[in-house]
Amino acid sequence: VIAIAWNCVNAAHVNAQQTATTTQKPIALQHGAHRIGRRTDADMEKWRAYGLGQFIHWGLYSIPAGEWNGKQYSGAAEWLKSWKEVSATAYDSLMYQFNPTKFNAESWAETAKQMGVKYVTITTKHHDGFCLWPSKYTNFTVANSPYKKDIIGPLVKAYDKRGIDVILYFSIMDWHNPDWRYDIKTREDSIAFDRFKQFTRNQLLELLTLYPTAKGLWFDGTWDKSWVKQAAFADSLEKEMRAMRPGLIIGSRFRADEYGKRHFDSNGNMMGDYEQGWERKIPEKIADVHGNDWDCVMTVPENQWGYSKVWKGHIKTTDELLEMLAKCVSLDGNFVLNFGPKPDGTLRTEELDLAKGIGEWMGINSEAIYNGEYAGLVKQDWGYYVKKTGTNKIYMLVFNVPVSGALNVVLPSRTAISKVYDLGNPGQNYAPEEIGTSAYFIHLKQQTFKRPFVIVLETADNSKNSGAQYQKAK
Ligand SMILES: C[C@@H]1O/C(=N\OC(=O)Nc2ccccc2)[C@@H](O)[C@H](O)[C@@H]1O
Repeated sequence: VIAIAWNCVNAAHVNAQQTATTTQKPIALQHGAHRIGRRTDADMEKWRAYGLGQFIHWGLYSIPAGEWNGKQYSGAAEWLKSWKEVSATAYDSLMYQFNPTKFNAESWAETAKQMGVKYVTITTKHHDGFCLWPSKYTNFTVANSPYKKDIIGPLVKAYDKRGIDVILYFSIMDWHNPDWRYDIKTREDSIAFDRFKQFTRNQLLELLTLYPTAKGLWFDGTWDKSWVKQAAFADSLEKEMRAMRPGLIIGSRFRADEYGKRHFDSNGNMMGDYEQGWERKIPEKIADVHGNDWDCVMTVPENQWGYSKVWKGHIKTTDELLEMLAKCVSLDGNFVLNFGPKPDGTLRTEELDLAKGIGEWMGINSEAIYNGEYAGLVKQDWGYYVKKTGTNKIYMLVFNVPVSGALNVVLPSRTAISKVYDLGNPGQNYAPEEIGTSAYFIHLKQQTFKRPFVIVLETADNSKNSGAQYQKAK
């Protein structure tokens, strides 16, 4: 009964999205969304269960790290080449300085393993066009740097070995390729961009061929008119990639429909397999995610993805990042934390410290994150509910303890609690005080907690017996 109730809640979300479009007559689309609602195959179910991921932004931009001729660039370090003070040729010659002698794929993957991530998204080529793999379609790759060797292959191997799935980040926009255009205005633009489209297709098929275990592609740099006008080409390329790699996971940012609509097509249906709009922001409520899969990608400082010498503004703490993780999982999403490795191939200390802090918490509480989903319960003052997929277990991820020390719990009607315990201290059982129909107070045994903690509610359907499980309110 509970499972059915929950599925009805979820289905309602998908239908809500469709009803939003069924009020007006749907537009016939050749290149819109090819599926309505979530993918139900095993590959996507595994992706849905990840909970926690790692993003890695690494490339030539990591060398100047946001500084050029002694001046600090105010934008994101990986956008340095777009700064008017930086000449393209001077930037591109950074290739001859790329020599990460301390790069060790095993050590990055081990850090990620200890942190508890289940997937990693790695930049193969960012907007600057420099390829971290020896692509045969351009000279602007690691092969022509002092380092010479492939970076992507060893990373895929090291992460796969630890059971961490790899997603390849790929920027369509490529500032190095002379055939890139921001818009197609002239016949010359069109001829050049046709060459660019073939180059892009060649590189993507090359990546899928060289790294067959990659589970998906995280596309970026797809907002300019030139690419937005390529609905038919991008649609056929997506079909070709999916045919080449059944189960491949591609987000909503890859292609636009024939009316230029991105992320959601002209009928309001999501493009691709999960929503990629949550970049450095998190949805507030379940209605915001429209029943779709999604991931939130997050920087440690305000907005730096590549390594930056200067981290301006607020630097997020372990507890802040844990709360973002909890919020994402409680709303059916994954939380992906970014790392910007240094030019020598080592990870920066602040990021290693965060990986350690998050890993320590995950070591105790990952049961509440992996295979976690929306519990059908709204956010509470004390924190977030997460339901374990396919079970009757609900987790309370507690970030704010009330002065009363009593956590208020209201469950769907006719849901009783059969067992309550502290995930970090299973011997610590609680006897909730029933204060109403399916409403309880859980009286905590202590007032101060150094880290967020998790209480497990094993729920049961008590529509059969009317007797209360615990003492009535006095
Ligand atoms: C992950 C980030 O992705 C980017 N850009 O993201 C977006 O464009 N995000 C976006 C744009 C419009 C709506 C929502 C998100 C890149 O430019 C940046 O360097 C980094 O790689």
